[in-house]
This record gives sequence, structure tokens and C-alpha cells, in this order.
Amino acid sequence: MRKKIVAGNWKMNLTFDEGQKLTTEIVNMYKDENIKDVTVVLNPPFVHLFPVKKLVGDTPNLFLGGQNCSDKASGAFTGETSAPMLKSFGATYVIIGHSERREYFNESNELLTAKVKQALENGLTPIFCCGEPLEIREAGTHEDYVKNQLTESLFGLSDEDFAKIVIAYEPIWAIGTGKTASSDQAQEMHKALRDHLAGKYGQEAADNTSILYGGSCNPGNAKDIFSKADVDGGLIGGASLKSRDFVDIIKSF
Ligand SMILES: O=C(CO)COP(=O)(O)O
Repeated sequence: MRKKIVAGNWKMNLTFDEGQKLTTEIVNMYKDENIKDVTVVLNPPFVHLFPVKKLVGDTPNLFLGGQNCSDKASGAFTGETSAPMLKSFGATYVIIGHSERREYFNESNELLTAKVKQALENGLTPIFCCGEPLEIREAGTHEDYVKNQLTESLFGLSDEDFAKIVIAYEPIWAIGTGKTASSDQAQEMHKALRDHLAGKYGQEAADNTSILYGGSCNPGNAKDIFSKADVDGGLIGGASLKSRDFVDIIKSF
């Protein structure tokens, strides 16, 4: 059975003190409010990983992830952070292929394949992001566009490796815009992606793959979005920076 996952992507936000405060609040609410059956992943900027890990400790079902990793294991790549480093600092997940990385850092589907491999080789679970820009949605070719992102970056994986992947569908026009996809739009895409995965890896593997929705998810719309059959959770940006909102989203299942 696939996991329900809510992951918070802090992006490039929060100082040390702010990160500590947010994490402490989330950990306390998480424990006090008896949250069960949801895997929660905090994805802070790299410099926060170690102190955030200390606060999270071994809270059950509360995990840490990176927002990116290098496609190389080590070496002279100034400014980069490798998958083995993330693992050694307590991360177990890593976001790969976020649309902001694709757009501002020119990350191609091919490069993302190498990053996914690095993550898997080092025991990290990739949260692989996909999603279409507005013009593609308006042209009506969004399903093919997003399926192609999965085909090009993931379909070289073995069955065994594919079983470790989490997918996050994030329509670019819904990210940080306050304009979320409707729950029906999310369901339609998630179902199309699951069918696409089934075509390559079989129905059972597709049914076991968690597909998260991301894009202006908040406590007011999460329940509706998460109620859809093929939506297995969320990748949360802005609302993950507010402890009450983030925990309320987690509790929306
Ligand atoms: O990009 C996102 C998460 O990775 C979504 O961001 P927002 O929730 O701020 O729209």
C-alpha cells in the first residue's frame, strides 16, 4: 500500500533562529496532536539540516530531506552538496527536479536522471517533481508534457529502483501564486500519471507509488485535494513555513 506523505519545502527561506523555532513548533504539535499514519518530511536549506535533525530526533514518521543534490558523489564542484553528505547528516529524502531548479538552474531531464541515481545509490528516497507551465496547460498538452518528464528521467530505472521513487506533481502556474489546481484537475493528472507508470512498471508498482500534489496547497484546500483517489499527499511551499498551517495540512487526511 502506498504511503501518505506531506513534505514541506522551505525553499530559500529562514535564518538559523527562525528554522529552529519553526521546527520546535512542528515537532511539539506533531507529538501533542497525535498525528498518525502520515509520513512527514521537512526539506530545509542544506545549512539547516544538522540542527533541524537534532530537534526532530527520532520522532516517528518525521523525516528530513534535501531540496536538491549533486549528480556527482564528490569532488571539485564548488557550491554543490552530494547525496552521501545529505545521508550522513540525517536526511532520508531528497527533492529532485523542482520546477525552480529546472527553470533557474537549467536542470534537464537527463541531468535529473543522474541525480535520481545518485540519490538511490546513497539510500535517499527521491521526491521527483514534474509539472507543466501555464502555456502548456492552456494548449491542452499538459498530460503528454508531464508524462514525458517521467519517461525521460525515470523510465531507465530498474523495477527495484523505481519502487523507491515518490512523485510530486506541481503545476508551475499554481506554485506560489495562490492559484491552486482544482482537486479534479489534480486527480485527473495524478490518474494519468499513474496509468503511465503502470504502462511501464505494471499496475502493482504504479499503485504502490505515492504521487503528491504541490502548488498553493493550504489548510483550506488540502482536505479536498487529499480526498482524491490518486492524490497521496502534498509538497508544500509557503504554508510549510507556518507551523500551524503545515500541521493542519498534515491533519487534512
Ligand atoms: O513549490 C512548491 C513546493 O515544492 C509549492 O509552493 P507553494 O505551496 O508555495 O505554492
